[in-house]
Amino acid sequence: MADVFHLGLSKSMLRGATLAIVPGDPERVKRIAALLDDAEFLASHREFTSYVANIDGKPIVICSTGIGGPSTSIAVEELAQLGIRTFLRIGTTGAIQPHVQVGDIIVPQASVRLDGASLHFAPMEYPAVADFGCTAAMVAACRAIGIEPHVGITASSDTFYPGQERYDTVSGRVTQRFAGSMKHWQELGVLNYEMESATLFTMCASQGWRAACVAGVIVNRTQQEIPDETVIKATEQQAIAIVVNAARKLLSE
Ligand SMILES: O=P(O)(O)O[C@H]1O[C@H](CO)[C@@H](O)[C@H]1O
Ligand SMILES: O=c1cc[nH]c(=O)[nH]1
Repeated sequence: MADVFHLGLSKSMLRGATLAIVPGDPERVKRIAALLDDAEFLASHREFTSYVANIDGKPIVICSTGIGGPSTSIAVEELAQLGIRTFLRIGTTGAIQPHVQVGDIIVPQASVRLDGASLHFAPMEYPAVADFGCTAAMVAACRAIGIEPHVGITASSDTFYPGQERYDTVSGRVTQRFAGSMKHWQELGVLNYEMESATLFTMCASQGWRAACVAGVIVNRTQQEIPDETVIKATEQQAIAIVVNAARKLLSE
């Protein structure tokens, strides 16, 4: 029987793991597990697909979060109930600065809290900040394969459309709060949009858990709206290699 409500997992299934890689997309879980040793499929419920595996003989869990803060908060909370204390997100993202290229890698230090779920963990004054050591491991993992990541601030939104200032195609409108918001974030030096890091960083920082994120740029909003499928796959694969190497480094400490 499972020990937690949604993930279909029990503590005995996790080989004593304390570190998890948490992609958004369930399909990505298998691709990450394929790079690890002794990978074993555990469960698939709703948006939550999980594997357990080893890196250099140390156990690691891979579990998808689905899209957005609410489902991310469930995955992270239930993984924490099972003993996980370090969470490494690997995702895709849309850049908003002209100098960030499609195919580039972003490692956020902190996130603008355009979500709602993070408010269920800490008030708005509290920063959605990544763990320094895990973020340094992500940056080192990038440099180890010759990639210089963009390290900075991400805007993390509950919605893909209005929250990232995509205008409704029927009405042509976006609510007042978000009209002109992309330009404002650009002026404030924000690098990109994604949808989970604000919740992940806030809930982990406020509960003494560690979290970091790596994101592959699949679109640049100053140039195009629809990503190329082959670019998505190649960029994801690079970000997967980085998160696996960051996990390896953290597990060896
Ligand atoms: O590729 P993933 O991890 O899902 O991340 C990004 O892609 C989804 C939107 O298309 C959101 O989850 C966003 O954060
Ligand atoms: O533009 C984008 C691309 C990926 N993910 C997002 O959340 N936004």
